[in-house]
Amino acid sequence: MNMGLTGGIATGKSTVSRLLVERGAALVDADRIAREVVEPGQAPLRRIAERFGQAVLLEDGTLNRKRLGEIVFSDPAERAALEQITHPAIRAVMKDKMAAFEREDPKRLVVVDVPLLYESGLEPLFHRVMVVYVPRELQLARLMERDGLTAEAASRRLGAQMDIEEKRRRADDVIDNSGSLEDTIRQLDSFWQERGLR
Ligand SMILES: CC(C)(COP(=O)(O)OP(=O)(O)OC[C@H]1O[C@@H](n2cnc3c(N)ncnc32)[C@H](O)[C@@H]1O)[C@@H](O)C(=O)NCCC(=O)NCCS
Ligand SMILES: Nc1ncnc2c1ncn2[C@@H]1O[C@H](COP(=O)(O)OP(=O)(O)OP(=O)(O)O)[C@@H](O)[C@H]1O
Repeated sequence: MNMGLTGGIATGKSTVSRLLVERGAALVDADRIAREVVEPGQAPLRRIAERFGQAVLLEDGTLNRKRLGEIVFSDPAERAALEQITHPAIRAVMKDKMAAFEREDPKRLVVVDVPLLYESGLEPLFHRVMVVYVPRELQLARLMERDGLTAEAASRRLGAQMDIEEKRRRADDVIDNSGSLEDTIRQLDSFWQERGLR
């Protein structure tokens, strides 16, 4: 069985995916794939430099993520241009990795952490979708704290994504990560048992 894992930025997807892996799940991480497809030598990085200019590269030829983030999170058209370059490559690698895990052990839960699952309409790829939820104010506070962003910059990133309440409504399973880590662990243990996973 596979399961899409999503939520908003900084709601706790990495935290939850780590807990699922500890219980035996296999993990495919779209954020990580997104980094791999823009490594030097990969076609998407070349196309990004052509579209956004050499200023989005660092001296060693790697992507200046901070600079590109400032551009795309303040302008939806620029963001769409970046997604047009990177998303097809991310999706292809993601599907390959999922298929490889499913072939290897069809009974194992394959968790696919995809921040933009709903925004990109990827529900049909998954048997079920789990949303990691925290209320918007807490999401903003954790994002500012973790990434050292101002309230304004953090709000802009939230504004680039579907509202977390809407994601919660669409989910098959919801993990509420607004309490303590122990609280979240309890919810995952129930999920694991109810679904008879091993
Ligand atoms: C713009 C980039 C360079 C900024 O890099 P940075 O290191 O600051 O952020 P990082 O990649 O760790 O992403 C952090 C979070 O931002 C959010 N985010 C990233 N890209 C987007 C996007 N296009 N739209 C909305 N939210 C996004 C996600 O919640 C993600 O988990 C980078 O996010 C990127 O290449 N984005 C395009 C690819 C993509 O869509 N990735 C996310 C889904 S797979
Ligand atoms: N239950 C919790 N209590 C307190 N802090 C938490 C809890 N869960 C996660 N955090 C913190 O909140 C921040 C965001 O969590 P995490 O990095 O797991 O989110 P994410 O959804 O994977 O983020 P991104 O969308 O950027 O990949 C981190 O700094 C993490 O340590």
